[in-house]
Amino acid sequence: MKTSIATVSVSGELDEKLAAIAAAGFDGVEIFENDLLVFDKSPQEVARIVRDQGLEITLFQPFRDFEGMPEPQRSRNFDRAERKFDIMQELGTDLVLVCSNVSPVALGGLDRAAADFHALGERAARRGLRIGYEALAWGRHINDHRDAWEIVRRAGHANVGLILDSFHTLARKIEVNSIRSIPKEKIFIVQLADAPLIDMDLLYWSRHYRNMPGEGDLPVSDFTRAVAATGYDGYFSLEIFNDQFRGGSTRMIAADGRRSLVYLGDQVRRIEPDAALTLPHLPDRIEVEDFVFIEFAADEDEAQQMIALLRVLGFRKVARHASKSVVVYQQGRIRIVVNTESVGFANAAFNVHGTTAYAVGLKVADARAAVLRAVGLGAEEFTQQPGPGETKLPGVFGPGGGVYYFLDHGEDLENIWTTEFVAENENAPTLPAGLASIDHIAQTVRYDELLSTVLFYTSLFKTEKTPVVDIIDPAGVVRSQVVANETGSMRITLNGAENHRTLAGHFITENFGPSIQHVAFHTDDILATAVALATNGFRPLQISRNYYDDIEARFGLEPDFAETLRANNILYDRDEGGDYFQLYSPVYGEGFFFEIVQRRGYRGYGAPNAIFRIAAQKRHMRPETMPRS
Ligand SMILES: O=C(O)c1ccc(O)c(O)c1
Ligand SMILES: [Mg+2]
Repeated sequence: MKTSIATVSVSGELDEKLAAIAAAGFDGVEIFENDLLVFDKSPQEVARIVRDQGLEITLFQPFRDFEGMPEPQRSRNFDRAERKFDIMQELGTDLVLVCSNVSPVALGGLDRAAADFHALGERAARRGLRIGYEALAWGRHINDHRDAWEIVRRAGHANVGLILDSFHTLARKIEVNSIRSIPKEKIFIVQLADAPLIDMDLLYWSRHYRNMPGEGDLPVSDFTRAVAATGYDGYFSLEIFNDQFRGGSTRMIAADGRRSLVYLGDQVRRIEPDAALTLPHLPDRIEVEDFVFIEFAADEDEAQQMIALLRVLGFRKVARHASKSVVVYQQGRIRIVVNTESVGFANAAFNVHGTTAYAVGLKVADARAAVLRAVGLGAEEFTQQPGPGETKLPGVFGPGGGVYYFLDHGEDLENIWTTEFVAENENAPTLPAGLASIDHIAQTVRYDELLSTVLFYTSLFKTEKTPVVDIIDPAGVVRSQVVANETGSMRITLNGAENHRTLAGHFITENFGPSIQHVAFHTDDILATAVALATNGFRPLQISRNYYDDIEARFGLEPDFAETLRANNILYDRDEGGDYFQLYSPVYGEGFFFEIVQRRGYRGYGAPNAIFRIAAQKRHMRPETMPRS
């Protein structure tokens, strides 16, 4: 699969764009005319930079408002085209994208347009160039790839072909199987873009909201399947107009683009076996069976505070590492590892972020396959050398620089708790509280990295993303999206913070980067848990009385029941599936907290309660570090 990306898709000057595109592993690049015009080097010099980066120019674009014009515009268009052909020859590319005419003076008619393209094809052929015709979704007469193909067919010229763009086809919900009957040699290039489903003007939607395949809601893989079924083996080229990307990190966006194409090609190849998509072998998306552990990095002092808290929550120390200062606390299936090593990556993570949940262990069927897939998608392998007698845990860096370890059922990884650790049978001073498993982990990221983070998880793990939900913080909006699997054994909630005055934004700022901000444990009996925790001296986050008056009315709760919830500071929500109960710890440090939930068929995460929870957390936080709204 040959991959390309349009220069318009990433931020920066043309040379920075090209460097990032090459570094991300693309084979080709579409040169957008404006990127060339604002750059103060000649087309020949640009051609040299492109070559030096090991890239190929896949096309030059766009050439607008060409076909079906009355005179004198028609003749002028041919002159204009000759000027563009000069630039193309200087750039060393043979393909120009002509997008369908939007001019109010354009005349319709398939034959008229076909005749114009035939004449343009003749001129292009003299110079060894090719013309690709693309239907814009808002074209004046031509806004459907089926009509554009009919014009190309009638033009009947070897140097005139079709350009397909997933956005234009999918935004208009055009039947993608109409692509299957187009001869592959007449498809000159295929552009790909996704977009979130938003009901708005097509042009505005296209120019501002496109995103990488897999980041939005359009069926880009169905489109790509239909293209692949023709036997097409040319470039797949990203063309992403996105306001966030224009201002984002050039390298991150380029790397995401490449990841999105590898992921897409891999998916399509699995369901369309005749597809001519040559890609290196990638194991399928990884099924996560369970969270095996969450590891905190801390220093000795802060570890003592963390351990005191774990005890109050009903955890018991079950093991310590045979040779390192690493201890394991457990309750139900939940393992919390506390690492106070003064060397290595955990220590580095502590030095940067303070006490932080820097690593997560995931149970998978094949740990090596998980690493292979992650690396194939452009993730960085975690390669800390194990000490003598230690097992090397396969792992990769996740978004924000934390580590995901993979543990499978192989002997060394399955038995790690007994081979590498020494069992401790602590006589815990506190009661177990019925915490059974990890319901979800919540990672806070910068809003402009939310799409990237979602793509990381959905491309690597067999998970689906939910639509974005707005969480209202008294100081701003936090956009929240969930990545989860069918069974619920892996759920990650992602909160994208736009400003640093929200609880999420403050956490990112003070922790010097995105990381896990809370961990939610599941209990089968929230009231029994609340009672045990109270006995242990746990003081839950205090929720306002007004909240309980509201939910009593909103859900028609029995007054006694609402009073029980209030007395225990338990939040309540309900959906079609059932009930949800939430109990929160206060906030530790700069915003980390634990949550305890009980779900009875409920599928969500209590988003309607977030505003009450956040307000309560802000009351708890030290006023000198946490600006109130
Ligand atoms: O928004 C546009 O005008 C535009 C231009 C060229 C393209 O290839 C495209 O898909 C859209
Ligand atoms: Mg396009």
